[in-house]
Amino acid sequence: MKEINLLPDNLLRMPSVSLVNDWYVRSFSEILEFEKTDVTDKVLDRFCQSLVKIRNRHTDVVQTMAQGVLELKESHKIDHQTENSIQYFLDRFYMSRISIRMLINQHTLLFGGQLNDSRHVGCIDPQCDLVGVVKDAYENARFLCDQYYLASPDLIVREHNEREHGVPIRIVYVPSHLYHMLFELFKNSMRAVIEHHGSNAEHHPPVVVTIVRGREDICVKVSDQGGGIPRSHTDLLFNYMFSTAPQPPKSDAHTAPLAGYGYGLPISRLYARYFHGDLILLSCDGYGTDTIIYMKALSNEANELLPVFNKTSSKFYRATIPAADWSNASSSMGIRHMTTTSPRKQTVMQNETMHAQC
Ligand SMILES: Nc1ncnc2c1ncn2[C@@H]1O[C@H](COP(=O)(O)OP(=O)(O)OP(=O)(O)O)[C@@H](O)[C@H]1O
Repeated sequence: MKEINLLPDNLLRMPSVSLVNDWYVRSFSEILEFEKTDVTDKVLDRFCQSLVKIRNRHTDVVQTMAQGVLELKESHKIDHQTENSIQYFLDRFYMSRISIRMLINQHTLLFGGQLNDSRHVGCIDPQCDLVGVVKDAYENARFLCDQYYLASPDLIVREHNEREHGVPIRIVYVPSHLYHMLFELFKNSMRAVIEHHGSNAEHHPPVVVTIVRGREDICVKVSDQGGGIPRSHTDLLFNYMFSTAPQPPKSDAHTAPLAGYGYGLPISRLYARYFHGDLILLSCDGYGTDTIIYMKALSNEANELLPVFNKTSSKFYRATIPAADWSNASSSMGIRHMTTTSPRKQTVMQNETMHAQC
């Protein structure tokens, strides 16, 4: 909440941003109420109910914040400094949201009497079946893809367990986080494949997923032959608001517009980084794209990564961007965000993007 106040003034004044701010103020004061009360069973019950209420209140934070940034872009010219601050802030803000929601979910699952699967510890699965999550995410993305394009690429899954050959790979993980990342990647790959080959094509090359367990890392690589991404775009892929999908319609009533914000990759990367993993993308323009999700193979290395609010972080919002000290600025500097190059609609395909699984 302190960091929200460091955002550029004109962004803070946007209606959607102040709405998000109000939600945090309200939720924080509701939680503080419990500091003054004695801990009894009744109070603990009420605490659980409050958490559920707060979780529901904050369901649309990502879309609403995105809407706020859109409002700013439409009403003001945004310089590099502001854009950098927004990118920096959103990474930290959404990461802390992932963490808070994880805590709320753990608490309500463990103490709210909703748990029905004994293997899970709250939302953590100590034996997470990676192939199962891959197939689940693929099926749901394929459903959306079929609805849109009346076609979808097949899936091939390969598994390589370097530690125990032939044994299915299982890890301690939050399946909903992995599902979120894979669902985003499948939607991107499917859209690329169908757009590149045409929905009427006789054959669409399959999306190939390779799951590998090494000594340190577990990698899930999603490979497509969707025509790839030009190198001039690659610097922008993890920028919030960078999308080649049509801009979502503007909503007056602060209801969340469906999707197409360009949040799929940056938020998925946060999910990966949250447990000290990562998400990277490699592309061959004209051919296809490989996206790799890295996860820590050893659960004791996979503790949560959180933004810290301190002097360094506050300084970032006031830092000036140094002047270029190389001859030509990168060609990507000239590319605008929210470019619309595709006439095909993908709103439904992206429909579930913003609803963070946890
Ligand atoms: N596998 C891929 N092949 C080709 N282009 C891709 C691929 N993955 C991502 N992209 C490009 O990167 C852009 C940003 O992707 P991202 O998932 O962040 O947002 P989006 O899919 O456009 O919107 P949403 O917020 O709904 O996910 C896409 O619009 C697309 O141009």
